[in-house]
Amino acid sequence: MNWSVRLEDVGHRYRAGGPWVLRGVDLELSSGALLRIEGGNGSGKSTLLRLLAGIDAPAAGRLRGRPPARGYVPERFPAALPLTALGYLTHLGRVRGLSRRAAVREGAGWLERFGAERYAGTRMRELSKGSSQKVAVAQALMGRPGLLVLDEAWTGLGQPARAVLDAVVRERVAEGGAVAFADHDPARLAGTGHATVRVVDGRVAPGGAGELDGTGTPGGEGEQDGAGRGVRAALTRIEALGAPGSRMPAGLPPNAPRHLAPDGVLTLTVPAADSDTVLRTLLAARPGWHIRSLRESVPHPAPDPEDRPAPAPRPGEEGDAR
Ligand SMILES: Nc1ncnc2c1ncn2[C@@H]1O[C@H](COP(=O)(O)OP(=O)(O)OP(=O)(O)O)[C@@H](O)[C@H]1O
Repeated sequence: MNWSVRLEDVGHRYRAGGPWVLRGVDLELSSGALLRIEGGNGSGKSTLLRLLAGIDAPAAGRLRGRPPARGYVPERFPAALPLTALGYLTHLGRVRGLSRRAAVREGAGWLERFGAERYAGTRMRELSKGSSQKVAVAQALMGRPGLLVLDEAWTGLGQPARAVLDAVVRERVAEGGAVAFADHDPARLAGTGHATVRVVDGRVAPGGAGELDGTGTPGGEGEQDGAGRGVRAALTRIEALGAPGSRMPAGLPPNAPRHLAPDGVLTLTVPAADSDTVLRTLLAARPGWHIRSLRESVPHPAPDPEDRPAPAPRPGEEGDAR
């Protein structure tokens, strides 16, 4: 089933009158897409992931089109639950609509894959940090949800389990699921062709493009090779200044709307996923271009009357593991 979750002009703050953590976020994530969310400490990555997962409802704007089944690994997993590891996974599987038998089978399967099968009967509060994190990941995978949201899910896992999670993420995307993740390791899932967005000052910008310094040099860390499949973070409108009489630079995306004024001001609108490539093209051109501004916008699709905002699930539902 193909779907797209769309954030339209979304803002979030944790209490009325409090500071906005996110403002004016336009983002689209479709089935089959892999999205990395970057940003400094406290920038709002977890907040954005919680909105995507449906743990919190946005305080402003619209969030539409989420698939009904969503798995979420929170940054901090409440390990002191009064259930065994397999009992907890079975419970989550039942919440996601599996029969008891199927839930036990799948839960045991995930524990085995992550190397924690011997702890199936261990109470959650008695698990080590690493084993507890394996259960945290497994609960999100129960029922193979269409949307998987991973907030630092690799943290606390040993190397073998990290590799398993990498493989599982690739499988979910290949199967048509979508995965959004944040992770401290900039090389996490490198080479998967994922898109990247960066949270800066409460805004969400295509990865790297939000980090132009005064010289117009992209300074983004992390992976820049993402093709952005299935992620329509925005269109990016680039304004660049060349020498008067400059020609249109070669190598720009063929269908991107563009205008070059006689005074050397070039305006260009490109898919956000292409913006890094276009910026590099402009900066590498001889004579070079000075990047004057970048602005993001999302072309909103026509509203679908069937597609109303989903209410936030009650605690205990849909991967809410708080
Ligand atoms: N439940 C909450 N109540 C009030 N403020 C919150 C809450 N959760 C987060 N915040 C605030 O929202 C801002 C963004 O927090 P968030 O956890 O989303 O950032 P982050 O980028 O994930 O940070 P980190 O990289 O440190 O995990 C911070 O200022 C944080 O203090």
